[in-house]
Amino acid sequence: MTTPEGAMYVAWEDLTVVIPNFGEGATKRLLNGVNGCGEPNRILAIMGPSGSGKSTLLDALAGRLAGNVVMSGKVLVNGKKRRLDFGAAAYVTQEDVLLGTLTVRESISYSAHLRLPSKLTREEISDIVEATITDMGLEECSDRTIGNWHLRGISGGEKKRLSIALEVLTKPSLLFLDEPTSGLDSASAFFVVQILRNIASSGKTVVSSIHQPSGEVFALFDDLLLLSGGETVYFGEAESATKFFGEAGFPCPSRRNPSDHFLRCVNSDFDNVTAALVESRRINDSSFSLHQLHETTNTLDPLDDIPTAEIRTTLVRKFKCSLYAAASRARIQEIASIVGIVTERKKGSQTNWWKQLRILTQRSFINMSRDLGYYWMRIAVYIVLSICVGSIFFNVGRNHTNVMSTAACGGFMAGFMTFMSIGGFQSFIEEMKVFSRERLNGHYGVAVYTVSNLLSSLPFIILMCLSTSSITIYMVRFQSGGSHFFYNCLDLICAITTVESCMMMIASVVPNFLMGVMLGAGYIGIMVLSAGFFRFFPDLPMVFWRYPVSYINYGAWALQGAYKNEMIGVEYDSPLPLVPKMKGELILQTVLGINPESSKWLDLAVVMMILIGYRIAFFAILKFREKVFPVIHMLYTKRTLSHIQKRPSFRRMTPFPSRRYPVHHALSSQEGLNSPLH
Ligand SMILES: Nc1ncnc2c1ncn2[C@@H]1O[C@H](COP(=O)(O)OP(=O)(O)OP(=O)(O)O)[C@@H](O)[C@H]1O
Repeated sequence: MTTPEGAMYVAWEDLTVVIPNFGEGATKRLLNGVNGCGEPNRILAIMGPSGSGKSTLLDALAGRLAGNVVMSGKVLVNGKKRRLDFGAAAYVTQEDVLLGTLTVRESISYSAHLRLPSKLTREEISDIVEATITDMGLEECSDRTIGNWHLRGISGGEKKRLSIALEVLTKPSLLFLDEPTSGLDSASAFFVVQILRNIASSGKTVVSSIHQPSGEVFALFDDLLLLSGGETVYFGEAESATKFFGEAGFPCPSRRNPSDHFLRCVNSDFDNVTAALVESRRINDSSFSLHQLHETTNTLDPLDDIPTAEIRTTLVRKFKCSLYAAASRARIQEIASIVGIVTERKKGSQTNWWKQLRILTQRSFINMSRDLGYYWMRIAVYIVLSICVGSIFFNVGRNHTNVMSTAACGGFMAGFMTFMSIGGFQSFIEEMKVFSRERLNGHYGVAVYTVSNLLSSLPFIILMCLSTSSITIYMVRFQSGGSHFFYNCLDLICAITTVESCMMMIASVVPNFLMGVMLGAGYIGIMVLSAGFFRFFPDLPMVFWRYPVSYINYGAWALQGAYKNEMIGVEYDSPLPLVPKMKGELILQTVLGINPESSKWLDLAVVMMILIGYRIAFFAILKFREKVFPVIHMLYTKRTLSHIQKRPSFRRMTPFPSRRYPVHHALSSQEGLNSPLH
C-alpha cells in the first residue's frame, strides 16, 4: 500500500514506557504494550482517567518523553521509524505558552512570517493569517491582547484556539493535541473539536487526548483509544466502543453519555466517591449501606457493586481477545507496512535565516517594550538608584581622602547595577518557555533565537545605561568629557549585557523562578565579591580567587576599566599643605593594585569577549539539549532496558497504580462487593 502525497500515517506497536527502578522495588509502567494508529482524514481520541498515560503516549509518539523514563516498542510514520520532534509533526501542548503582550492577530502574523515560505508576498501571508483567524473563530478577539501578569487578556477557550491556530498555520500533515478542551465549557469544547474535525477532513491526521467529552463532542471523533493505568481498554472505531462495552457485560445505560460511561468503568476514583459518600452518612447512622445510598439519591448504578479494578481487568482481558482488537491489529499492521511516496515535509520553518532574525528581533522587541516587568520597571529603579548614588557621592571631589569614595562609587555601579538584571528573570523564563514550545515545533533555529534575543534587548540596555551614567557622572562629577562618558556607558552596557546573557543561560537550565533567582544571585554575588573592590586585586587569595576567578570575572575587567577611565590623567589634591599632589596612575597602582599601563580599552575588549563567550555558551546549552541529550537518553534507554529485562521482577512490573483506597476495602469487605464476573 502506498500513501497519498503529503499524508502521514502513524502506527505504534507494543509501546511501553517505564520509570526504571534500579533498586529492589518493581519498575513502574506508565504505558504497557499499547498499540494503535492514526490516519489521514480521521481524528483519534485518546481517552482515560487522569494519570492513565494519555500525555505520556502523546509525548512518546512525538519524541518528547522526559529524561527519566525509557521507552520500548515501535513508532512508525508511513512505515518508517522517524523522529517527530522539531517540526516533523505539530504538537499543541496542554499549557498555552504564548507571548501575553501581543494581540491575537500579531501572534499569528509573526508566526506566519517566521515559518511560511519566504517567496510568499506580504499580501499572501496576510490572507493566510486572516483565513486562519476566521477558521478558528478568533475574529472577535483578533485585536485583543493575549494577557499576562499585568494585562487582562482573552479567555481560556480563545487562548486554546490561538494555540491551535499557531500550529495549523503551516498545514502540518500530523497534529498532536494534549487535552485541547481542558477548562473549556461544553460549547467552547465543541467548537474546538469541530475545528479539529475540519482540519482532519482536509487530509490531515489528528491525534488528540481528551478528558471527558460531552456526547456531541464524542460524536465528532472517528477512532477511540481508551487507556486506564497505561493499558489499552479499547482501541477501534469510536462508535463501536459502546457495542464492545455492552458485549463485555457493561452496557451503557440509555440515559448516560457513552464517554462518561467508559470513564466510569475504568476510573477507580469513582469507588472512592461512593465509599466517601457512604462513610459520610455513616457518621450519623452506623448501619447506613450502599443500597440505602442508591435509594436516597435515586442513582442506582449496577457498576457501584463491582470494584473498578475488576471492571477494568475484565475489559482489558475481553478486549484482547475480541474481534475489535483483531480488526485493529490488522489495520495497524497494514498502516505499519505502508511505504509512501510521501513528499517529506521539510522539518521546521521554510523562511530564510535573515528574515527569521528580523521577525524574531522585532517580535521580541515589541514584547519587551510592552511588558512592564521586562525593562521599564528596571529602568525606573535604575534612575532612582542613580539619583541616590549621585546624592550620596555628590561632587565627591579629587582629594587623597576621597579616593576610597570614588572607588566605592565605581564598585557599587559595577556590582549592584549589574545585580539588578535579576529583576527581569521572570520575563526571561516566560520567553524561554515560548522558545522551547516554538523550537520543539520547528518554528526557528537556536542560532537565530540567540542573536535576536541579544539584538532586541540592546536598545533597552543602552537606554538604561545612558540614563544611569548621565545622572551619576553629572552628580558625582566624574570625568565628563565625550570619550569618558562614552567609555562609561559602553562599559556598563557590556557588563549588564553579560549578566543578562548569564541569566538567559540560567533560565534555559533552571526554568524555575525561585531556583533561577537563587542561582543567579549566587553567581553575581561571587562575581561582585571578586571584582576588585571589596578585596583589592593584590590582596585576593592566590590560586582560586586571583587565578582564575578574577580573570574570568566580567565585573573585574569592567571595574578596572571604569577606574582607569576615571583616574588616569587626574591629579588628587592632598588635604595637608606640604604633601604634594598625587597622580591617579599612582593611586591605581599602589592603592587599587591595577596596572595603569594596560589600556582601559583592553579591559572593555575582555568584557566583550566574556559576553560573546556567554552567548556561545547559551547557544551551546540549547544545542546540547537538542542534539546530545537525545543520544545520551537513547544510550540510557538501551542500557536500562537490558538491565531491567534481566531482572526477575521485570515480569511483575507494576502497572501504574490503579488506586484502591482503604475506605473502599472496608466497604467491599462489609458489603460483599465481589464481582459476578470472577
Ligand atoms: N517523567 C515522569 N516521571 C515520573 N512520573 C511520570 C512521568 N511522566 C508521567 N508520569 C506519571 O505517569 C502517570 C501518567 O501521566 P500522564 O501525564 O501521561 O497522565 P494523563 O492521562 O495525561 O493525565 P492528565 O489527564 O491528568 O493530564 C501520572 O501518574 C504521572 O505522574
